[in-house]
Amino acid sequence: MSFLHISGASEPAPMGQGRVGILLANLGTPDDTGFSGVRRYLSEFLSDQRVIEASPAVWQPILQGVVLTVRPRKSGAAYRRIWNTDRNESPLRTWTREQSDQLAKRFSAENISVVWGMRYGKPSVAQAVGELMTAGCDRILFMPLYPQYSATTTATANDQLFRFLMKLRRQPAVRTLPAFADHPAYIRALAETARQALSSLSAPPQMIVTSFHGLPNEYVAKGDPYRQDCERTVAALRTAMGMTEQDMPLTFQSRFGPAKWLEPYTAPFIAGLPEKGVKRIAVIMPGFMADCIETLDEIGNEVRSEFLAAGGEELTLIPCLNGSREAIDLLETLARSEIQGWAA
Ligand SMILES: C=CC1=C(C)c2cc3[nH]c(cc4nc(cc5[nH]c(cc1n2)c(C)c5CCC(=O)O)C(CCC(=O)O)=C4C)c(C)c3C=C
Ligand SMILES: [Fe+2]
Ligand SMILES: [Fe+2]
Repeated sequence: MSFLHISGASEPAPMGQGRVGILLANLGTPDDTGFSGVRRYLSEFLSDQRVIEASPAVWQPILQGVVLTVRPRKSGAAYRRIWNTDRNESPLRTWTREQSDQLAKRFSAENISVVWGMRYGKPSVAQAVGELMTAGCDRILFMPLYPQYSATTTATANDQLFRFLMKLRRQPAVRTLPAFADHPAYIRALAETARQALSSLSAPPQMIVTSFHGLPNEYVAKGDPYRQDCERTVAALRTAMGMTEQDMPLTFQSRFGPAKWLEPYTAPFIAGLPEKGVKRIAVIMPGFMADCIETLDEIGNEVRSEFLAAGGEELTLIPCLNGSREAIDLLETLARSEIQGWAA
């Protein structure tokens, strides 16, 4: 007997006993920094029609012919600058695994398994669900690690889960974690992380710039609630930290391609601050649950050098929640709330 239509699947531990499993899902990242590793990752990512909505007949020739011949070299160099050389892996992978391992400790006494998977690349969502089922979990909480909802992130992660479930004869019950843009536990974790990062400075920064991953305006116009979610996060964080719109502005980074994306764009916004007399700033990137190429390289290297070249004096990069106690407290709070009725 097999619980899968697909061949080669291992036999599961007994299901049907109500065992709960938790799957942390993040974006994905290349396996190495070489041209072909980065190309493989970008090809899978940028072929997702949730991410690039243009017709594949138009987009695929551009992607395969232009983007994937140029971009892997540039992105590979950026990944090399931020690579976790101790483990020979991308920071996004290190932190996602760490979050999963730490969360697993919080649930071990309750016989609840915690695993992690990636929307693109390895370990895949399918592998992670398979792991939980093999351990006998028939109730799965799927947690896309995106505080703000976007079809390009949350929905495509959920799609990937359900695509796998479509192949199963015997499916587990599943719940998916909603976005948590202004959940008090999330805002508390952000505020505490910011306070810790700023506590060692000789003087407080003049401004804390918030920077979220951008999104094409067109997607928002079609109904993606991402911008509103980012605004809710920033409003709640300002309140928690006693700050205003002026000293905690909202910006969007990581624009890709020629279309108009959400504004203001982080890089020119920050490069324009020194001429207004703002020379010591901190940057917080609340949309990223883990440090990655976008936070460590785009902001930590590229935007920092533009700011310094424009006359800026100090840019403090506030780390993402990563493997901090605050991060794990947040994940535990969210998970416990979602598994109510499944586990005590
Ligand atoms: C049209 C292109 C892209 C959309 C839309 C998009 C949305 C989006 N992405 C994240 C989170 C992350 N993106 C990351 C990297 C990354 N993003 C794009 C493009 C789009 N993202 C590219 C091409 C890349 C690869 C890096 C590069 O070549 O510049 C990452 C980091 C991955 C890592 O390995 O470190 C994250 C995280 C969100 C939250 C989002 C929509 C809101
Ligand atoms: Fe992205
Ligand atoms: Fe980027």
